[in-house]
Amino acid sequence: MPTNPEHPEHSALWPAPYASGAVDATVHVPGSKSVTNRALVLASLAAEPGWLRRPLRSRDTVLMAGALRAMGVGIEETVSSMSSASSSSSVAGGPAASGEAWRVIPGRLQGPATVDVGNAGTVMRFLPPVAALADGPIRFDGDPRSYERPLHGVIDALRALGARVDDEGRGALPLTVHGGGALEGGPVEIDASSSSQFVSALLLSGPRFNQGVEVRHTGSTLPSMPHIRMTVDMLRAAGAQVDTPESGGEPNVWRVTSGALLGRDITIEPDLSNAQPFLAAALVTGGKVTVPDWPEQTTQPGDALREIFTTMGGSCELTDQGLEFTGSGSVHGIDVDLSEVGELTPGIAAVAALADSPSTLRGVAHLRLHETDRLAALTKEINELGGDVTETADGLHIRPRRLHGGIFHTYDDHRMATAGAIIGLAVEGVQIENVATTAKTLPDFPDLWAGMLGADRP
Ligand SMILES: O=C(O)C1=C[C@@H](OP(=O)(O)O)[C@@H](O)[C@H](O)C1
Ligand SMILES: C=C(OP(=O)(O)O)C(=O)O
Repeated sequence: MPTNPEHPEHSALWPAPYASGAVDATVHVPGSKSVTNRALVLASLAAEPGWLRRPLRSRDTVLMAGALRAMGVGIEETVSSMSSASSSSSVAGGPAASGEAWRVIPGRLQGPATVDVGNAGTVMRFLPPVAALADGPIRFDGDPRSYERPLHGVIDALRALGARVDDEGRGALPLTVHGGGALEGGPVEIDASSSSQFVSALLLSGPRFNQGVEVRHTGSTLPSMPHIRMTVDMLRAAGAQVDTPESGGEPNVWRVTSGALLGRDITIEPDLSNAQPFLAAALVTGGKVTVPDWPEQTTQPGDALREIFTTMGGSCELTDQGLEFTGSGSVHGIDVDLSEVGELTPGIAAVAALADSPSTLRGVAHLRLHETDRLAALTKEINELGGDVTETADGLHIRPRRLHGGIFHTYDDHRMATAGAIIGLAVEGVQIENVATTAKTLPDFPDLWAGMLGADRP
């Protein structure tokens, strides 16, 4: 069963807005967590200063920035005002945040320092290799759930590459990396079947290892391939030489050559996985939602929503205004392998619970080790509202049934909260426990949701 800390601040209930009609809105979705946190790491390891424009500011990215600052990196915040867009339908968010930027000034990495990883997979996996390059001890700690999330791939690999890691035999957090100011690097084998972030973590710091790094994945499955492609693309854009299976290399082997990284001026794409609840709103209410700045080319897994939500009954078009997603009034079930796009599972499960036919979601056993056990949490919470969901070895069977109101628990999982909000659009009386947990990647969620529904219109 997922853990559910009973802190008082977690007990607040948020009445999920019920949509009495079709939504019609433009939603400005804040920047991508995955791109922002990679960009912060790469900029911190670069040989010269760089800029991140429109970075996501959320718990996960603020923790990442704080950790890098603690290790000696300069990260300055700048905000400049920009004009606001308008539209006859609801406009949620607005581009005011687009004037925000972080200037990153790389410095000598050094300890002693303490890093709070919260429950951010990107922080707990991407930073131990950075710490191995620092001079002095870097202590890593985080939320109770962070102790349960897999980290062995990073710990074992760092040791094999020459780092000293003291985890008191846990193979998990909390731990201390005793940085020696440099790391030898070279070839290493890991089993990344529990998280693609093991591979990304080693590749991101690889250019700064004396011999670079060659990562060989030995497990039978590897989730979230688009996130590994995102790592490779961003490394290459920063001037690194990366050989991959897709560029003619061996299967399951990635090689990063040692070398200096460029300081870049990068504009962060909107978080397409966080666009999911808004697109889902168009789908389940038979309405229309436009997400501006949807990239034409991207490695973000959320781009797969165009196809997945079209199969489930909507249609979409990429225009000059952004991605225009339109619901048809019908929602269909889907049989889909989500191993590449696992973080989309909670939102797809929520839509599937409202569909006119059953769904099978496959390839996502590793979600049991995400923010919470997402397969158990989705099953329990949808069933408590009258649903009929069963767990399989690697996913969920969802047979839609008429749902009723009730409390939807979130287990400190941002995507559980947004999944509950999707259901609440179509089912009266759903109350989300601890909607504030969306701050992990989307602190503005309740306001954006209200804005989408026109609640902020006079
Ligand atoms: O590298 C990244 O930015 C991510 C990789 C994926 O992790 P897993 O491979 O552990 O699922 C994804 O689920 C997570 O939300 C973000
Ligand atoms: C799995 C997720 O996050 P993390 O980066 O903490 O792994 C997620 O955002 O769905």
